[in-house]
Amino acid sequence: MPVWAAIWDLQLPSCMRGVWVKNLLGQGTFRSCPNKSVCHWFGPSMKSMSFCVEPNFIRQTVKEDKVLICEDWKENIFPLLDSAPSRLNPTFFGIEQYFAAKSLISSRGFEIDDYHGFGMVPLADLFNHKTGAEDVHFTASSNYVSDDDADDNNINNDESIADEETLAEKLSTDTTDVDAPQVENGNASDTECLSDMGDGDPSLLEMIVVKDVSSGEEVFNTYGLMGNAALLHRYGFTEQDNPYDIVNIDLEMVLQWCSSLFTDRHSRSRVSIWRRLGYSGCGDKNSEYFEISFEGEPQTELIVLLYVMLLPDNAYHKLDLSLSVAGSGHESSDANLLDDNIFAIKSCNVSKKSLLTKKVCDGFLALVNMRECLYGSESIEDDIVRLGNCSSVRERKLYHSLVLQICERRILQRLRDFASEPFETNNHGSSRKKLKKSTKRKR
Ligand SMILES: C[S@@+](CC[C@H](N)C(=O)[O-])C[C@H]1O[C@@H](n2cnc3c(N)ncnc32)[C@H](O)[C@@H]1O
Repeated sequence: MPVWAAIWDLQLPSCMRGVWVKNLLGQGTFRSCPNKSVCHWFGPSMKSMSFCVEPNFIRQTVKEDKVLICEDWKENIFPLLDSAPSRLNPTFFGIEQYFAAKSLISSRGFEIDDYHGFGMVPLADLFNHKTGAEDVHFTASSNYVSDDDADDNNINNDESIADEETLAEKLSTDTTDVDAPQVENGNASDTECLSDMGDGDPSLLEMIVVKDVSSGEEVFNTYGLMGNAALLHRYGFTEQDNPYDIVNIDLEMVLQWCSSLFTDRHSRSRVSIWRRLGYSGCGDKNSEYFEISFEGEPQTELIVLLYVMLLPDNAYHKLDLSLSVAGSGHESSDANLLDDNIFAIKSCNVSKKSLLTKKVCDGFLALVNMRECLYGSESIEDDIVRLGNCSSVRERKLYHSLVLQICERRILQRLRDFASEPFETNNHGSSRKKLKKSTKRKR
């Protein structure tokens, strides 16, 4: 193990240390899982791959991270400094140095698979990121198919591959046909089939040039498909026009909005029935939130929540009764008691737009205003002017926080447009019939 690896190993939290050593087995070769690992990144069409590099992007606030990193430092590094005689120079092993090291590792490390966990991948961290337009792709070179990969029909599609068809061509089912990276003078032109080197060997990592790259041009890889907040949090940069960007609206904010219209008791009972219907937000119970997509579409769970919060009392009581009857194990005597729209949404029979009554749309507009307030008194136009005057090199932090903010505000604007579109008429009485007629009217 190289010395630098040993040093990092010392500094890594206990959960990462074993993985680190395992990942550096062999002569710089990155080992893929010898037994049944399921690749969560590549889809069934890519199931010959047992190895993948997948940056991990979980929603964690910087604040929470700092607390965790502090705990790691206290647990793993501080005792080494404190124990006499210590050969470690405290100047290099303080909390600030630990933060810096941890940032470097986490912005350059990958979550490989369940078996390997996190690790550093030599050379693979060389490339900068571009969403949905990578030039190089990393994968295993083997035609090895784990039992799990072969059997599992539930693994995700590989959304990270920019040009799936090109890649599929390069990676036809028999990997002996794999075109290896062919880069000469910067152009993917000449043939040098590297796959001969490790054909069938699940331990080799292949870098595949999926697009021709001209000499002198920057070569990009895709770290994953994530929004700007996740990119900024994990890697320290953002992208303008990132189609995977999202905005979060906290459940707490939705409750605040509801409490401004109704009693707290009303809010609590409506959230409770929404949960009994099987809905929840993202995140955990302590910080539940909803996502608004790049196109400005709120996630279904939020639409249903607003709809339930705004149900008239009689419809709410019917729904409550139906759920209680269903919960007691008795057949509901009257299936129509369940609110037809929610029922239809759950069984994917109708578009979620059918829940967008005028009241629900107004609710979204109010939420957009509340969310917008978080950006302070300056308008998005002010932000755009500031961005224009800001250097992405000299004022990196300001630049990326402005891009994040502007992109989020644009999404909120699209949510505003979404909520201002024509909506379904619905008076909760004979909603299914109304849905069939699909009565629409302009606001
Ligand atoms: C895996 S490294 C990529 C190689 C990198 N240039 C380096 O310094 O090692 C990831 C880091 O590169 C930078 N980076 C990658 N893609 C970028 C992009 N599209 N725009 C700005 N910075 C980027 C970020 O600082 C990120 O944390």
